[in-house]
Amino acid sequence: MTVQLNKFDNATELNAAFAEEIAQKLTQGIEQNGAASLLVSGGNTPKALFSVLKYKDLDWSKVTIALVDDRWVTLDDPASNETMVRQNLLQENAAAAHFIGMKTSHENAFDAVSTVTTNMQNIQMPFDVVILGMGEDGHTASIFPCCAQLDEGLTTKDLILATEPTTAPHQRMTFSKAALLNSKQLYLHLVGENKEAVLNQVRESNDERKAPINAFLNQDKVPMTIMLATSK
Ligand SMILES: O=C1O[C@H](COP(=O)(O)O)[C@@H](O)[C@H](O)[C@H]1O
Repeated sequence: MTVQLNKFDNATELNAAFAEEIAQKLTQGIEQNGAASLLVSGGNTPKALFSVLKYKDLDWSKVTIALVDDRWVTLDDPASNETMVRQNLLQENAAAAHFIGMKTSHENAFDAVSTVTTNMQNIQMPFDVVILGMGEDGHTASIFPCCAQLDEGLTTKDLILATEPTTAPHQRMTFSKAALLNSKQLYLHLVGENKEAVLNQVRESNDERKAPINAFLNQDKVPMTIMLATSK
């Protein structure tokens, strides 16, 4: 399937257009099924998008939001993706959305997989919108290249797995490749010249084991749009 590239001069323009497109897809989902689902990424890139998206006028009470991945840290830790979503997206109009977090009270992420799987089975699938990010090592969600769980993340039919990257801190919880491809629309959200350079490198390598984002760029199941702004 062709990957569509939407390139913007700056993040402000990107986030305005992207928030509008996401709102339209969620509204369409609600019209068609009475409810809609949105999976978002963590890290820093989504914060500015969320600051626009949270004001969109749609029936957020019919939207379920979850993360594509989280770091296995407590909610008071600045590395928590859940806390970032609570502070930046689940505010204003979007405060009415239903959020399902990944972090449980289990000390070890690997012990929490079945609980998180059960919780996530409550989300309407296929997901209406999935927004992926990409790390500078080509990881996406928490499917990392340098990780004992790389093959599992790329091949399991399970919804959820725990991972422990060797090149980044914290155990993680993540949706699998198969789960993320059970969606109506995938986006890859990238801001900055570095991310553009990494994107060009990973597309050249064309190897999902070296750069797991390739698993989503090279597939023929779900439409994929790259939303890229070269400057912040
Ligand atoms: O660790 C993670 O990193 C990626 C990329 O984050 P960014 O700060 O470079 O935007 C993110 O997509 C993922 O959700 C997160 O857990």
